[in-house]
Amino acid sequence: MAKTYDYIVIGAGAAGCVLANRLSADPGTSVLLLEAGGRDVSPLVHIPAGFSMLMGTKANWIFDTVPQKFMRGRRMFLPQGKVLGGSTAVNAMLYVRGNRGDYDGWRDLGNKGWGYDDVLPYFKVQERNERLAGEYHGVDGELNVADQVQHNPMSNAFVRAAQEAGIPYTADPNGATQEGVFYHQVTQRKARRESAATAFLHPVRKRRNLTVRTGADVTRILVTDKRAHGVVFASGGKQFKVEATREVILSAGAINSPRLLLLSGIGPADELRAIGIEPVHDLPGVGKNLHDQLEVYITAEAAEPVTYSGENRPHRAALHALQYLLYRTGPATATITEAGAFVHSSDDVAYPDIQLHMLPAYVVWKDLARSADKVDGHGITILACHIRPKSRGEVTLTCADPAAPPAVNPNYLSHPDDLDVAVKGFRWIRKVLAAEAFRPYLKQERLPGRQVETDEEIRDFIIQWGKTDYHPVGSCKMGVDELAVVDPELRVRGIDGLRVIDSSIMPSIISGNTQAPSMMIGEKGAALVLGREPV
Ligand SMILES: Cc1cc2nc3c(=O)[nH]c(=O)nc-3n(C[C@H](O)[C@H](O)[C@H](O)COP(=O)(O)OP(=O)(O)OC[C@H]3O[C@@H](n4cnc5c(N)ncnc54)[C@H](O)[C@@H]3O)c2cc1C
Repeated sequence: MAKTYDYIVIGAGAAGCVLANRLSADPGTSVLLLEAGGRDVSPLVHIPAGFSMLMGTKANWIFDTVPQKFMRGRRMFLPQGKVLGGSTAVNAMLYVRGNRGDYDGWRDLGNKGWGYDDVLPYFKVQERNERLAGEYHGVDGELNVADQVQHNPMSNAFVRAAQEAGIPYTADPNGATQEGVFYHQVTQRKARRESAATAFLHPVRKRRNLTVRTGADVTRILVTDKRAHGVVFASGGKQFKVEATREVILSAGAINSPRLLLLSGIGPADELRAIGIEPVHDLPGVGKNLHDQLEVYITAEAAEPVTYSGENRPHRAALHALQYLLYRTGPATATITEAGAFVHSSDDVAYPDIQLHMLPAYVVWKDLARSADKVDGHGITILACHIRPKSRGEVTLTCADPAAPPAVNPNYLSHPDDLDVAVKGFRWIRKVLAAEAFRPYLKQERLPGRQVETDEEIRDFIIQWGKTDYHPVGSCKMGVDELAVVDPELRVRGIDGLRVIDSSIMPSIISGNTQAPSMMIGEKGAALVLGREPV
């Protein structure tokens, strides 16, 4: 006999951990949380600087994109967390919410209840901000949001240089004024990573009505007469079947949520038949509308040996580890991205569409490499990310085998406007690098070098070197149109007892990083499941 629960949540990531917590708050409700990855026991998860060493490990789904048609056929590594906490256990910890306009845009597409004023309370209720309070910030939630323990001198120089370049300073890009240069707040608690698991899951693991299974790879959602009633998962070489009396909730992220719907026969019927899957429900939008933010970067050689370059060499790393263990200070507390900025590509855009990330370290990214390459010597890397791309791609299956990797196609730069904005982003980096504040610290631009100057040369460089910002979203979009996968209450259209609640439901990406919005989606999604009044 299959075990039965009220709710089955698939995926213990940003949204799934919040859901498991909220749905099991009532001791009379049973919840099963299934996570394909393992427990979050590695110190690399919890020591902030460890995240860069997790990329190619078993804590990650190792996804590579298909050849990118508009980027000379390049294939790129697109990591996603596979461990308790999901991508929030392997990410850079930046706490960013986006712009009011993003959510109002969702609402204006017909998604009632998703405007900025509707979602702000859900961000706040989760948040325990160590510095900010008031209209935009919560102080009593489970998710600790902190200032970073230290700022590298290069990050300070960047903040000054950006102001000299005409970018105003903003103390809180998640508050009234997103535009400007700022120091990031991060999801950390006492200099340790605060993931969705440490904030929302571990504190309630002892609840008797909450069962958490790791190493449980869900391969199919069971649907009978258009109602989802259970799932099949593989664990330790065996197959298990579990039933849900109320709902199955899919929170497997922007690649795996559509993948699992497709494997379960929910998706474009013709495409499913073509690979030998009998359609259960024809839903043409599943996997479509995948999009991601592409970024371009410039590296420059430092005049002073003050950056984090080379600090991971064994003898230096040992020193930093000791400092961290004794005092919880030093480079081991760093997320590598300490400062950033939101700017406009032109006066015609209503709110910032470019995000700058300042890395006080010399790095380059090779397409299929499982980590960034450290370059010898000291230097910095500044990235410009186009945060509201118009390019759209898709996640599809190549065959009916659940073990086969999906075909992931973000289709970067397929919309011509995206390359134009990327060029403007590149020019913003150059402008900041040229500012007086950087003069004592920098020798010369290294990549691409000053010979790349015209728009055409910059375009060429972007096509050759552009990289993901690790924010795939949108592949099970919420909406009221034909290609919507879920309705504004996150119910899969046409199937009872099944919702998708994670980053894949974003109809369009928010202007910034995506973990805080994904946790907010988990929070609001839980309220919708429980039929609660808006916060
Ligand atoms: C390297 C990296 C750096 C990033 N940096 C930042 C940052 O600094 N700031 C920021 O805001 N955002 C960042 N992000 C993005 C952010 O972490 C994600 O957008 C967010 O976590 C998405 O939440 P989610 O709930 O949709 O999915 P996830 O958090 O990815 O969770 C999905 C979970 O589902 C599980 N799962 C998938 N398939 C199955 C299955 N079949 N069976 C069982 N379980 C399954 C996965 O293993 C995973 O645990 C980063 C992401 C990455 C990868």
